[in-house]
Amino acid sequence: MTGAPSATPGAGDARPRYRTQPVSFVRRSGRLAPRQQRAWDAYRDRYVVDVPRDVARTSVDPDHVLDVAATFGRDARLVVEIGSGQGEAVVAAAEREPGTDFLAVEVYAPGLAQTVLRASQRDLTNVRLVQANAAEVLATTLPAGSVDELWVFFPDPWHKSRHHKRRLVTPSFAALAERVLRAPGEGDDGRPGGTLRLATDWAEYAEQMLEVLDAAPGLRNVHGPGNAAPRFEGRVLTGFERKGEAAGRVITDLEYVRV
Ligand SMILES: C[S@@+](CC[C@H](N)C(=O)[O-])C[C@H]1O[C@@H](n2cnc3c(N)ncnc32)[C@H](O)[C@@H]1O
Repeated sequence: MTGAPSATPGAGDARPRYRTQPVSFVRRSGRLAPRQQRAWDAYRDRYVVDVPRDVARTSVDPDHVLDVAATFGRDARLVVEIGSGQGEAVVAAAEREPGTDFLAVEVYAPGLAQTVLRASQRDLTNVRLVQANAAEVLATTLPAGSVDELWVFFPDPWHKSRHHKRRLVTPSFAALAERVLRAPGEGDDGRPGGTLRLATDWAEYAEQMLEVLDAAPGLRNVHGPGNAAPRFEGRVLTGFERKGEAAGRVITDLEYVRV
């Protein structure tokens, strides 16, 4: 893996521009395998949401707000997965729950193409993908309160301490999660707020997640402060998790609700 966040033209602009902050990913080769390329060419228009860009290929124009109902052609529960990788979790969940809409946010082109391939093989109608930096999508693209569940499974741990600033789950991420998750209903509509689910195979990152998210005023740890959640049964075993287990790492799940 090589590369670094690009310099940000227009950094003096008053609009939020996340390229002024370290990003949680690096640019990797975007080469698609032949079957990924074929799926991408055939089904890109069906599954990939075109978002207007800002300064970089993975940035989004902060003035653009996604019309979620128009994107899926209906009003339904919305689950957003950040860093969906090869799409194993999001596609399995979408197949299992046809009444829910799933938006996968990922920067890595071969992962997106693999997700398109999986979704098209199952002829799914309730999955869409956005190729963008998730922090920006949470900050401006998704309408506030539009998300029923937000998933972050195995975000890059950035295990060297000099790279910790690149980690996705920080206090500013917590504020973005609070922004997009549905607030609890009031009065007769006393529905609980939206849910944030995370998983990691990096014990020290799990501690950081607990510390940061337990302190977030708009989130409540469903299992009590400092406590992990049982394994989320809606999360299929991905290749990434399998590798973590094979290396002897313990998997930690976390679950928060918007309050
Ligand atoms: C370690 S992988 C895990 C993938 C998948 N969730 C799984 O469990 O197999 C982390 C993924 O997050 C993506 N990612 C990292 N930072 C991101 C960001 N800011 N926006 C969107 N995707 C991001 C990476 O490209 C990578 O595919």
